[in-house]
Amino acid sequence: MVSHKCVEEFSLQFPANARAPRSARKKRSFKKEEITENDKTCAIDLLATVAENLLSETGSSHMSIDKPVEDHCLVKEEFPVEDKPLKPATLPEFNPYQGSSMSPCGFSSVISGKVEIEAEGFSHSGGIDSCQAGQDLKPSVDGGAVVLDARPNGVGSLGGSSSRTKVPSMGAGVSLGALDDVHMFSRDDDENFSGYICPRVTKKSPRSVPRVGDRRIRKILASRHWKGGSRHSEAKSWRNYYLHHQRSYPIKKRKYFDHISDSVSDDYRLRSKMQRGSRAVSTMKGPGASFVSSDSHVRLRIKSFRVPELFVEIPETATVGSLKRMVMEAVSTLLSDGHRIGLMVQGKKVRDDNKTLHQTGISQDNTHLDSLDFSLEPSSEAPHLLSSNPSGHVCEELSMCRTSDMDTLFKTEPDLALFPSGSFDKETAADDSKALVHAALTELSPPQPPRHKSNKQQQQQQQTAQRRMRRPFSVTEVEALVQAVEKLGTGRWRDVKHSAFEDADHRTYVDLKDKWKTLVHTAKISPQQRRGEPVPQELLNRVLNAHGYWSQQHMETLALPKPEALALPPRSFNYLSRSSVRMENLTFSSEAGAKPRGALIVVEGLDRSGKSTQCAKLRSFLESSGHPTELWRFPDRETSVGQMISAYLSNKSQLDDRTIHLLFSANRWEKRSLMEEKLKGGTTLIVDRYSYSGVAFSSAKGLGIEWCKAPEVGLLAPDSVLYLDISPERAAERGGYGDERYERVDFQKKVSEFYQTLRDSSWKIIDAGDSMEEVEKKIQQVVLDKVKECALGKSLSLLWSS
Ligand SMILES: Nc1ncnc2c1ncn2[C@@H]1O[C@H](COP(=O)(O)OP(=O)(O)O)[C@@H](O)[C@H]1O
Ligand SMILES: Cc1cn([C@H]2C[C@H](O)[C@@H](COP(=O)(O)OP(=O)(O)O)O2)c(=O)[nH]c1=O
Repeated sequence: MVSHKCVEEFSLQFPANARAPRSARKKRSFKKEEITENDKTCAIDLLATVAENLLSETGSSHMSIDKPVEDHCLVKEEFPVEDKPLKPATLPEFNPYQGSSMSPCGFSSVISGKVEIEAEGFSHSGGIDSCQAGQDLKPSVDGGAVVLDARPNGVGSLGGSSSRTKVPSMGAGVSLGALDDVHMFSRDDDENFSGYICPRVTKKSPRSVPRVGDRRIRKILASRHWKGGSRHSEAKSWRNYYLHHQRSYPIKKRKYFDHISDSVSDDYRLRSKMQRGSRAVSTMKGPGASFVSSDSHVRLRIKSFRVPELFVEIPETATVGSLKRMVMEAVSTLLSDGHRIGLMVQGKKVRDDNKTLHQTGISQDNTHLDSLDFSLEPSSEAPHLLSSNPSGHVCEELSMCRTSDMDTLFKTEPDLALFPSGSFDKETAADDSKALVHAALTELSPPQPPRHKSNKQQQQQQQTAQRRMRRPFSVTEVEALVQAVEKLGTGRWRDVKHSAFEDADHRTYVDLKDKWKTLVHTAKISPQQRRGEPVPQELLNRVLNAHGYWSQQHMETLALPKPEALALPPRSFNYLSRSSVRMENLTFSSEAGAKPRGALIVVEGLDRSGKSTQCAKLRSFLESSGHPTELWRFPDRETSVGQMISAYLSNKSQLDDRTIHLLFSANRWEKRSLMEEKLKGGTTLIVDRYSYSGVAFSSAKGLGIEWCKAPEVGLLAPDSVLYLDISPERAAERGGYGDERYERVDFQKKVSEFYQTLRDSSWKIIDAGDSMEEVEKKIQQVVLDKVKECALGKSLSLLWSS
């Protein structure tokens, strides 16, 4: 192994043009894939050995090499020395940030104090001294080791891992002029370059990109480095510096020399000053330019930056080109608004900028440096807002969204209503390093030249961002919105705004329109699918009603052909873009053009209240109006279960109260799937008695109401319950009373009480004491509205499911 002693003293000068041709370097047989840890170590040894060779050949009196001979042999066997001159490489012309507000200088040039940072990937000049450092490096070296990694594009393509530089003697001092063969080690790390360059760097040389995974090597080097630095002269320090970086990071030497060449002369002249016990690393202009410390070095390699997440929404009909432009616009806007750097160590955000790296856990002893993360964060507290529609054609807007996925740069969500909506606030946004993008477009303008936003524009944009910052609608606001829409309809959003949200400056009429659309969607999906602030089901029902009603009105306004007397949409008419049948745990959806579903109408009441009479009349009415309708009744006495029930009711058999209750329930369950099928097929079902009878009658016998309801849970919930309200006494006056088991006034009274308990908003109470015609008329109106609503997409839900 090469010890630090072998490279203790060294001083050198390089000519500006001493470069190996890239082609020559690439011909080296030593490939990156073949590099193992041992190889890397060998490479270090190699460099040291080469340096030793050089020094030996020059006979420099400054050298005092303690390198054992055996290392020479090893190096020479594996990497035979060639004698090929190094030439400056040419810079590729590609600059991904040309024309944008982003600096072409990458973070690869960041060096702060003694912390050397190499970065690849996302780069931006805003607030980053590093770029400046990379471009304006001043070797204000107080102590010795200087590391600079300005990254010229293409430098990463160092196919050869070993190259040899012929360095002529230039100037006074200990010259490398006689050191003919500088055997340089470099590692091909092309995949780690992403083109963030400082264009002013025009000279190329082999370089290697240190990996965090190379810490072991670096530590060895660092420790040797410091040891050497503490004992030797200025000349020694430079020799140390040179070999240190030649061994592991030849590009750093080259960059540094490049700079000197530009700023001083064609000579690569290094000057350093030795400080006992410490070395300075300075690559930055400004206050920190001459940072001197005796701390350990930490070398961090920033492979990429994470940028805040952006959301964009774009119509399916937009072109891919439009999408790309929109994304470009989003990125440019975000970056041009300024941002800062966020740091995460092992997944934990480091907020305190005053902590030392060591306190933060960033030290050369830390074996978890791989878990460092740098991110770009919005510099302002307010979340970023972007309108990606330069044409101003705003047809639809989105609410701002956030996600918890840090790794995704752009993400699309097909359904805005499914976004979490309730938990967002500015602080959270900043903390999570998210950018909030309010994308508003359905039409995209054609490609436009890059726009440089003025301060005023940016200010306006930020104001808009603040205005658009998501503020979830409260239940009160939703109620006000529903009420206004019920009254004014779904086409008069300015009126809705003025009537119900006059004082709410942050709610534009477009916001109201969007919220309404979200509410309609939410009302149609199952509760499990709903996200964000919960909206009471009652309000959602009203949303659906109003939506159905105003949709129908709108259709009539358009003078569309009315299918039948009831003006229901014809089967072939794609008015319904999507009708869904909502179940408790699943949503059945039928696409445009599917049959409108039928309504489930239940008629309840005491015995002899007139249910059978009215059900028959209603069926005739609906059928004569063009609605497929069937009349069902429970108990269905035709099934085997129904026959057992019938026998029980007519006192021909005796059954336990719970048993007969469950038989009634089973009688309904055996018809459930057929019921669903009929409804989905568009048939309206009028059902004479249903689960409410089952619970009311069994409860009247003394069974617990919840126990009685339990077996009914999961049956289809009626769209409407018509309760024919009559007193038991009056019902008893009607003919035929007294033939069956429950036809007793006292018992019917109890049943009546439990019916009261079961009532909910879906019930319509009809005075059954009125004449048959009056009752019939009232029922018709209620049922008509309900049948329309179901035809327009009202969801089908489950009974007694929360
Ligand atoms: N509104 C009404 N006014 C007077 N009699 C009625 C009325 N509705 C029904 N009836 C009569 O009451 C009796 C019971 O009616 P029905 O429809 O069989 O009741 P249910 O099915 O509720 O037991 C029938 O003789 C019917 O003609
Ligand atoms: C549907 C159902 C009805 N019943 C009772 C109510 C009735 O008294 C009886 C059968 O009702 P039904 O044949 O409809 O009689 P009516 O026409 O007089 O209303 O069964 C239950 O006890 N549980 C049930 O689940």
